[in-house]
Amino acid sequence: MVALTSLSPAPPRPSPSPAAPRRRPLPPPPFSRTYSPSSRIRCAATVAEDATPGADDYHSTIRSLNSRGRHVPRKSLGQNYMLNSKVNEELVAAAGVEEGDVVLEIGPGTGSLTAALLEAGATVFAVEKVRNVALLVNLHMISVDSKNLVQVIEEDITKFHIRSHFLPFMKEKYQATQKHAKVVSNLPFNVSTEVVKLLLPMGDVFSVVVLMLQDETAVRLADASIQTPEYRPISVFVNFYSEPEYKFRVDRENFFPQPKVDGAVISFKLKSSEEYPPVGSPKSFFSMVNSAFNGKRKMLRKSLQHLCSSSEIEAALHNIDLPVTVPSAQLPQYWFDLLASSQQFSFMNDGANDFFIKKCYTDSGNRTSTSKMRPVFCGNLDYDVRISEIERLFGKYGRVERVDLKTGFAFVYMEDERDAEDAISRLDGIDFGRKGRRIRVEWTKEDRSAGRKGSLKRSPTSARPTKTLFVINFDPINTRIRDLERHFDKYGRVANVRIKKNFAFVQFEVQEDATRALEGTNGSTFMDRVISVEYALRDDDERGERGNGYSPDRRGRERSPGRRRSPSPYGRGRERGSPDYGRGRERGSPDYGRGGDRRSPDYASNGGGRGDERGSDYDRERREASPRRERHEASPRRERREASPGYDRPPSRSPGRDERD
Ligand SMILES: C[S@@+](CC[C@H](N)C(=O)[O-])C[C@H]1O[C@@H](n2cnc3c(N)ncnc32)[C@H](O)[C@@H]1O
Repeated sequence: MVALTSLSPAPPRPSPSPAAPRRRPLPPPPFSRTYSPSSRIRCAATVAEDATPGADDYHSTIRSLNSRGRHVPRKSLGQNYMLNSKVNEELVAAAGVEEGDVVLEIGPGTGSLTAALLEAGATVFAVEKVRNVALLVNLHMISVDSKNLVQVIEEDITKFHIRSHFLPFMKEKYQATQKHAKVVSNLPFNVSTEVVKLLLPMGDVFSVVVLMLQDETAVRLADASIQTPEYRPISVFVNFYSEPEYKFRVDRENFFPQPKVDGAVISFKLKSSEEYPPVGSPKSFFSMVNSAFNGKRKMLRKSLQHLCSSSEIEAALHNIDLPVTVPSAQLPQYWFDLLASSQQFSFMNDGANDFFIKKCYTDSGNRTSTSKMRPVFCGNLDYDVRISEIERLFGKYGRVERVDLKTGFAFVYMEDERDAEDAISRLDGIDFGRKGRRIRVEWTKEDRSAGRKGSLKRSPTSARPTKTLFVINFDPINTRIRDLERHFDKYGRVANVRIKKNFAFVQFEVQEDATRALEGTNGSTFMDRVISVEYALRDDDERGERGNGYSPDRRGRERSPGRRRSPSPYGRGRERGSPDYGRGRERGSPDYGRGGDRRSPDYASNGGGRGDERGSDYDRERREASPRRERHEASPRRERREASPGYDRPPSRSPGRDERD
């Protein structure tokens, strides 16, 4: 950050410019009583008029302005003209303008900056809103632009379609080269924000945008960090699309007429679209960010509820492990980066979400607390229960950090362990929810994340690496083969994808690609779900050859009614659109490894919540793949299931998952 004190004019007394011969001081301009003459500096506009070195800037500017009748600068048009040619030169230098560059100038006014750009070797496309002023600058250019390098368009920049009008000009000048243009402007202050919003997402057209703005605005755009009150929606926008840099301050005395505020030059180095997650449109991005900011004191859920439903937001927050109670104001910048990639919260998709999650995990310190917390298990919930309802229930006993809602059960993270104890003792066994189900509330057996880590048996990397990956927890209703293909083929050629109810096999042609895909996709978000990926026990193409139960007729048998009545609770639950979790004591829900002892679910041994979902057809298929295991190693879990009366319930027990969601 440079304070350009050297550019501040001397006190209002005539002093000779080093390059200019002494001239008589000028009378104050007729149209500005507040103006005090600046130092004698050579106005670039005068370069256009004559080659007289040292022509007086002040004089020449006024002459320029009045050359086509008396010109009264209008505040509403931000007509504060630059008197100091050095400032113009610095503006040009800040953009690194060099021979052959194409520059878009907004509001050329007297043409002083235009001439400086020409001197630096640029071709200039100038957009001026006011007809007389546009004519004026054209007139000036006649004498200075012998090579016809300047084009002046009479147009309001906020309404100007840059792509249709400027791009052809740029292409013609650059011909086959892939160069980007630049923007340099002493901008009317009143259109600053609009222009910034218009130009910054155009990283494909411009490499750099250098603007003279009101000093306060420039500081805010360049320096705002999330902790400061300066942090506004526009700050998010600016940092999303560019790297801003405050260049130097320009005292108000350098302008004519003198504004009430100082100016400053800021440069925005534009990012290319590969440098940020895909954005629906800058407009929708900005409206999303605005919404979040408007509700700074509200929870994010509330601030954005006009954009999408609460449950979508809750699901989104849940998916990224943020508490539903997170206030908009506390969200770090990358949250907005994420929002940018969404159109109505479809941001849970692939790249953008990965980007966000990565940032979340690496940048954010405040999320770690919840992961260390020991959650309370809450089972036998209605399938359509809402996170907010659970929060309210537990909130009576202390602050709820987060509710991790699964289907029919939840893990509740409370800030204080004593509050959690309290909640357990008060809530266990009470009737809750619309159907008045008796809920089960108890400590989880052990830390879920530790359980996951410790679960070597299930660790995807501990299995024998195969070319085929086993994928679960995707949306079984809407996921199609090509969706999975698209999600996985970034890592190599996909030979085959098979979807079987709620799990799938993705086979790669090359094993190494499968490994890379596993590393890249396990835990990634795919069509709004965080999927689990691990190696299949064996490759798809080994199955038929070995006659080991993966042959088509075997699969056919799986679909037979007899198979459907298998004791696998998960598979059946899904078929009925209603998984079995937390079905409760009444029905002796077997799936939590409780046996008869009312212990919390055995998620630690099967990968947390996901593991429950994994106790499914896939388990069966995996078991079937190994006849020995099938016959002789019936797991205790399976026995428990078989012992359970809970799976003989009628299919209409509860609404399907999607209806609930
Ligand atoms: C701050 S003056 C700068 C003039 C000149 N470049 C200079 O440095 O002295 C802003 C110029 O922008 C023009 N202007 C104002 N609003 C505009 C708009 N929406 N689109 C294009 N030009 C505009 C004004 O007429 C004025 O000439």
